[in-house]
Order: sequence, then structure tokens, then C-alpha cells
Amino acid sequence: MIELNGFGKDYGDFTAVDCIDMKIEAGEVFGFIGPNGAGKSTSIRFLATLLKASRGDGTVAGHSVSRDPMAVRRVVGYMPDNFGVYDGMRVWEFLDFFAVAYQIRKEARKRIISEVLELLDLSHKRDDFVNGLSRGMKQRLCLAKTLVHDPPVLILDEPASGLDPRARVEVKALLKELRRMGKTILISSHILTELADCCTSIGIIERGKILMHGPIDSVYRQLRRNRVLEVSFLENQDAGLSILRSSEALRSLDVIGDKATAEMETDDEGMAQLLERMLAEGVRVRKFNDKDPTLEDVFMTVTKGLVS
Ligand SMILES: Nc1ncnc2c1ncn2[C@@H]1O[C@H](COP(=O)(O)OP(=O)(O)OP(=O)(O)O)[C@@H](O)[C@H]1O
Repeated sequence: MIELNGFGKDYGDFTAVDCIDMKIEAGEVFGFIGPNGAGKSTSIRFLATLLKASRGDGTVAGHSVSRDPMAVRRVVGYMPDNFGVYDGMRVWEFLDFFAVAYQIRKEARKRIISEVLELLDLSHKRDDFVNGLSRGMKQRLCLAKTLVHDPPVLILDEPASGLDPRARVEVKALLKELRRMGKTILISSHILTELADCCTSIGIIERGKILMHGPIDSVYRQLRRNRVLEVSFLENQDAGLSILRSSEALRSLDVIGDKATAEMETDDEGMAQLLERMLAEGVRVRKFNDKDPTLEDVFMTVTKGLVS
């Protein structure tokens, strides 16, 4: 649904984005992550047809971004990182303004505006002035305006930045709802825990280069040579620890009270055999947990923190 093919962007002598390839399938929620200045907004603004490529191209729903930007605009709802809302306009007028820009007929506009206001939980603010809304509400209104032409693709640049925790949870719930409605969503965020909950795939960019991208599970798996095992012992802890220590897969071991945290270089089969051995030798365990890495772990492993 969204592709970048050798896309690159220079600002004068400076290469902001090198030459990147990226593919996002229909129905995905793709988290685009990277340190400050990595090239996320540049790539996003190109896909939203607001910036010309220095090299390469991209497609959205099969339309070339460089050659057919008008077709791309019809299928994309774009929310910029620094959104502006027009003062002196009421909420419904703001949405009507965008609906007119998308050439939606007058009869349909009223219905569509009511629907998006309801979806974004802003119906009660319909006649309020935009500049009187809280930041969270303005952000929701901005998301509402990306939906008025019912685009299959949403490109959202930091939609939850500056929001309080409750408003963030609401944005997350909204993303899930939009995914359920069949939208393909590209979202950039610094808040990794936020993305981990709702993304199906991710791309990590640093210094204008894609370091890794794909379905979130496969990204985790690729980084999972060493896994972290957490064991809590109920009985025969010494036997359990000596089984761990004698394992060739063991890379490090921390023991606090009845809990052991072991870094193991092994696969699923190796983990299963370890548990079988413990049980066979009379070790009783309360917890045997093969701890999943977090998106933060992935991010810290993949990026070098070279951009600031
Ligand atoms: N108009 C411009 N002129 C010159 N340099 C620019 C311009 N826009 C962006 N850059 C530079 O290009 C690089 C990539 O910027 P971009 O905004 O794409 O990064 P980002 O990953 O979105 O960062 P952030 O997370 O801080 O928003 C940065 O070094 C930035 O300073």
C-alpha cells in the first residue's frame, strides 16, 4: 500500500535521507521510529506529496508520489507534526473547510462531519471555536480532518506528542479502531511503548538509512540471539541453579533471592529442554519466563544514537 523505492532527499550538500526502500502492506499499522533528525519527517512529507525527492520515488495505493501527487492526495490522510488550526473558526467549519477542499458535495459534508466528530469523540464541541480547544482536543480535531475524505491510508507524524497520558491512551484506542476499519497507517513516534502496543510492523531509521524493517515479531526474532530467561524457584533452587550454570547456552546469570535471570544463547528447543531437565531433577519452579524484548530494547540495540 505504501512503498519507498530508493527514495533520498538532500538539503543542499546535506543528505537527510540516503536511498531508502520500505514496503508497507495494506491493513498494517507501521511504526516509523528513529532518533531526532533521523529523516522520519522528511520521508513522511515526501509520501504526503509536500516535498520533492532528490532521488528515487514512492507509491501510495499504486500511485507514484512524484508523477501523480493529486492521486496520492486523494488516498492519503496526513497529519503533520506541527499542525496548525485556524483561529476564529468553529470545529464544524474547520472540518467543512477541508471537506470542501476535497470536493465533497454539500449534502454529504454534514453527514461526514457528524460521523468523524463522533468517531473522535468531539460531537459535543461541534460549535466551539477551535482556538478554545485543549491541546488534546486540537490534536483529535486534526486527526478528524485527515479522515473527512475517507482515505484508505493515514500518515501521522507524531500524533501523540505533547499529550497527557490519558489523551495518549485515547489516541492508541483510536488507532486500533482505525485499523479495524481497514485503514493502512504509518505513524511516527518517539514514544516506543506507545507504538509497541498498536503496531503490526516497524521501520527503524537512523542518519537517513533504514536499519531494519518488517513485521514486529520478525524484527524481535532477528534481535533475539540472546534471550532472557526469568526463573523463580519453589523448591530445589540449588539444583536448578547448577543446571543453569552447567548449560553451554548460559551467557550471564543474576540471582536475587529465589529469582534467577539468565541470558541464554539458545532457541525455543533449548529453552524447552532446560525446563524438562529441571523438572526431571526434582526442581520445582513457580515461574519460567522467556522474557520478550521490548521495542525499547530493539531500538537501543539497532540504533547507535549517532543523531541528535
Ligand atoms: N528544510 C530543511 N533544510 C535543511 N535541513 C533540513 C530541512 N528539513 C530537515 N532538515 C534536516 O534533515 C535531517 C532530517 O530531518 P527530519 O525532520 O526528517 O528528521 P526526523 O527524524 O523527523 O526528526 P525529529 O524526530 O526530530 O522530528 C535533520 O538533520 C534536519 O536538520
